[in-house]
Amino acid sequence: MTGGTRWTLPFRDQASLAPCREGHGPEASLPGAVPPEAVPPETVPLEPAPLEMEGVRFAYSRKRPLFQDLDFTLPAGGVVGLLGRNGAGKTTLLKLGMGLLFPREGRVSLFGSPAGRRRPAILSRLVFIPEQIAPPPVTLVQYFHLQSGYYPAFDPARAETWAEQFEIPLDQALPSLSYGQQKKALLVTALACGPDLVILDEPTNGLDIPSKRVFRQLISQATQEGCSVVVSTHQVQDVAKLLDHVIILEGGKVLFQASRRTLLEELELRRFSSEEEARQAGALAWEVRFGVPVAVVPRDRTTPAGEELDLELLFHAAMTNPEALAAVCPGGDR
Ligand SMILES: Nc1ncnc2c1ncn2[C@@H]1O[C@H](COP(=O)(O)OP(=O)(O)OP(=O)(O)O)[C@@H](O)[C@H]1O
Repeated sequence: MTGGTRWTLPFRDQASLAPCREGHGPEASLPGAVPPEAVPPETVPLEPAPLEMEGVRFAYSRKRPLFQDLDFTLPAGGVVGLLGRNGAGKTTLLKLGMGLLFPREGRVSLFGSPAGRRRPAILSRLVFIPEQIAPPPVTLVQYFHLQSGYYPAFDPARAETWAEQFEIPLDQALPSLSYGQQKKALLVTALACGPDLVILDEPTNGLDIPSKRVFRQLISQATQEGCSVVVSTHQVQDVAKLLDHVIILEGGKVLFQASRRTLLEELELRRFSSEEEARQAGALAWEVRFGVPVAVVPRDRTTPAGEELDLELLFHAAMTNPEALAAVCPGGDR
């Protein structure tokens, strides 16, 4: 190999995050339990995807449709990073998913139920924190109390512990807190609701460095408890270590998607002595860092995996070289 140092992707192990499903968890091996292989596959109840869209057409104005025929499935469990350029439609997609906007055509479902119906039983399973927030004029403790009315699983003790970890005052009116404190207040409240699905739009905007760490710990804990999380963000470095799946939206469609495992298996980041050398190694995207060309390349399986791949270069590869990227990550786990 002529290239220099190599990186592996910074993701966690997907398998450790998969929630146990009926018939496949530890209970399946208890005395008297039916062994999984004895259960005909058609009788195993399958939980519908947390969020699913099929053939969605949506436009804010007749002249410029945003989504023409969008198919989108949010994988259950773990953290999904939803990436896309400014105006690609990430926020719109999330609002469609929550039934806050309605498609002109197509189907949008939340846990198998039409999103537009906004059934209370479904809404009590999800929380959403938008990028622009406007908390009500109450203290955090009062806000906990308000939310517990909508979310039967709300856990006030956890909420208070997490508020302490984030150093948010419990007795100050939410609108008088700083923007970062407000975001953290909404986050701890959301996670204490015991949701099955957490939808976050630019969650780390306004968070200081220690808070970003606490944020990652809380999200990680939620996914270990079986929660599905979708994070729409441009701050990819803040969430890179959390992501189990990446979805890139472009031109009104899912341009690319892959699990961390696929990315780990198929791609790596390498330093080269020249851009020409990077090109010859099949670079899908590259940039010069501290004077050294760094490129995303198909993984060379004859050598040990090296350092981490950053999502900015992966995004760049998807934007500039989508066909070559799709050829390396076939099907993109779609
Ligand atoms: N209420 C609205 N009325 C008309 N057009 C809108 C409205 N909201 C969004 N748009 C347009 O829809 C497109 C997608 O917007 P959206 O906010 O979903 O993108 P985004 O991917 O979240 O962008 P960003 O990364 O900048 O937050 C943009 O062109 C935007 O101008």
